[in-house]
Amino acid sequence: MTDTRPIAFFGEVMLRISPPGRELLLQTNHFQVHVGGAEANVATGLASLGHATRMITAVADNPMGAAITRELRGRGVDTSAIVAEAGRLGLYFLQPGAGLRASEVIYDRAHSVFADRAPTAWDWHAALAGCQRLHLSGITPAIGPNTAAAAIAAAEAAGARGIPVSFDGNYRARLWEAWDSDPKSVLTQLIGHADILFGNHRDVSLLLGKTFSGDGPDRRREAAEAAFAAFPKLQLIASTARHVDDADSHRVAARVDTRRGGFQTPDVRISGIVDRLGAGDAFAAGVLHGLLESGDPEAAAHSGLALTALKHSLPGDASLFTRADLAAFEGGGMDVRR
Ligand SMILES: Nc1ncnc2c1ncn2[C@@H]1O[C@H](COP(=O)(O)OP(=O)(O)O)[C@@H](O)[C@H]1O
Ligand SMILES: O=C(O)C(=O)C[C@H](O)[C@H](O)COP(=O)(O)O
Repeated sequence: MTDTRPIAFFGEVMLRISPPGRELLLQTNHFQVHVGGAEANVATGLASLGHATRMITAVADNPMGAAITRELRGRGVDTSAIVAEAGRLGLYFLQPGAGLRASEVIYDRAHSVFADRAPTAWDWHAALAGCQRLHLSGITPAIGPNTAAAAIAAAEAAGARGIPVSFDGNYRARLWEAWDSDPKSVLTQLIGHADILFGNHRDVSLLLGKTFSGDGPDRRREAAEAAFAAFPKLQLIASTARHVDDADSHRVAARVDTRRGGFQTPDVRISGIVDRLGAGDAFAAGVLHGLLESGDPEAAAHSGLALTALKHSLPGDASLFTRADLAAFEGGGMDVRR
């Protein structure tokens, strides 16, 4: 039977501001606003598939913060562990790519309510009560020293309660480079608590200070084995393998490694990409969904691939797809459903 207890997510939720279509940020005189943030995206993806989720975050005590909480509640996420405090809300600007022009993200999140909150102010006991899992990402500890300490405290609080932790690498160079950070040390502490890691050979290289020279699936397997050896709690590593033809067309495969072996799906070609931000988060939601439903790593790779592929068709950061959408994708066929 599926576990109905909530999965908790700790991370910053922001407003994402982007130009319509393929305009440049400073060319447009219209902006589109979406609610974004890696952990909230995974929470939304899972809530849309009917799983119980709880967001732990801090937003500004103003109408923008209230709008974020309302939006997450509307998506079916439990917002009882969201605190609203005086200060500013984090923003980020996205200039979507087109053709051979890559997408660009500009963060405007320094000194947000979330970034500046004292690490000791979070109430992990209340926030984690009754949860089956805590999901974290490498973005939260990259924001600054307060959130790095808070992420470690969250993982420790989960560990002390026997709550498993999943961790998405989500390396964000621009955040780590903005302060006197030590990503290797912080990420090593966090991943030490995790049973599931969303990440690839690049994440493992950063953690272990070692490069993996092979190619394709072999390199991913070698990195996974090195990570399993270094992190005794780790049981499953999931990653996407993406070949970027241009901003509008990618080929994506899903891979899952366990201590027993690896499984990689064939590539799917995704053309006419509408919005690729949040595709990694949709993958994480799809994998967690597959694991919750069947516990089978291969099934999890397939549902991860399906959800990430579908996400590329949807504007905004989060996957809003239902079980019916997943079933229709897996059933193939592009005729109008009527
Ligand atoms: N410089 C880096 N150092 C360590 N890991 C990285 C680096 N760049 C990317 N990664 C990792 O590679 C993985 C895949 O990233 P990416 O190709 O952006 O896929 P997605 O957008 O689907 O998450 C992520 O887990 C990320 O943490
Ligand atoms: O960068 C951040 O801090 C964010 O949280 C913004 C976005 O929501 C995620 O970056 C999306 O992540 P991907 O699924 O890897 O595309």
